Amino acid sequence: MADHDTLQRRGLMFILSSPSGAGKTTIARMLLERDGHIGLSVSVTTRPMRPGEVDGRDYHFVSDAEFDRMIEADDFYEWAHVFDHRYGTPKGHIRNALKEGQDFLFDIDWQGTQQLYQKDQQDVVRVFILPPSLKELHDRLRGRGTDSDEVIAGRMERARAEISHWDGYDYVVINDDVEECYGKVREILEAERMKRQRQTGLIGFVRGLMAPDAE
Ligand SMILES: Nc1nc2c(ncn2[C@@H]2O[C@H](COP(=O)(O)OP(=O)(O)O)[C@@H](O)[C@H]2O)c(=O)[nH]1
Ligand SMILES: Nc1ncnc2c1ncn2[C@@H]1O[C@H](COP(=O)(O)OP(=O)(O)O)[C@@H](O)[C@H]1O
Repeated sequence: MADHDTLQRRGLMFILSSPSGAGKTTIARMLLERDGHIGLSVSVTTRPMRPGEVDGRDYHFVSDAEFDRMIEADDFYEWAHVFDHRYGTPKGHIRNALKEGQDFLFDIDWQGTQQLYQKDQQDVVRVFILPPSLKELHDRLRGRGTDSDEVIAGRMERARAEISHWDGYDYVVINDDVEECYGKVREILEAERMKRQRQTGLIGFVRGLMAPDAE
């Protein structure tokens, strides 16, 4: 029989997806700064670096040849074509840290979400962020100031298709007011942690409470 009193829960794979510009990077950064316990899965991409991005912090920026090599070496949990580039979640150090109970945040699209969910349904939590309107989405993409008009037009064209995958998520949160959206995402994270704590660590505590000589 498993020793439930000392059983360590595995880390959560906490996924944030949204159409480009809806605010998932903003919410992810707030979670990383304010939660303090969750790590970030830094993806590998073949897309060019944007102004202000840092290699190794925002993404690992690699060439097509390097991405091919990583696929060959089975270095990815999942990877997908998004827009005109490839993006992938490297196994790297995350694999062992998850086993040891470290929670991780994944900023990945619906294709990656499906792949991770198929591999591990118990530890994956899927959150989809929606913009309040498509007009606001467009304004945010322009306001971010990181993409050309052509790139923005392409992302707007894809937005409807991406939104159509909202149904494949456990939670859907509208990002109108950023603090309110963050608050909801944070509550989801806490509730999912508690759910798993109930399945593992709390069992020992409850047994102690109920023991005949506990008073
Ligand atoms: N499947 C998959 N999608 C990813 C990964 N990393 C990023 N993405 C997605 O790729 C899309 C484009 O990301 P990015 O170029 O940073 O643009 P942004 O969404 O406008 O910030 C977003 O939907 C990301 O969630 C990954 O490792 N795997
Ligand atoms: N609730 C919000 N209200 C107004 N602007 C927002 C809100 N959330 C994010 N933004 C801004 O919108 C732009 C796109 O957000 P970002 O987090 O980069 O989106 P994504 O990662 O989904 O592409 C950024 O300039 C960000 O500061």
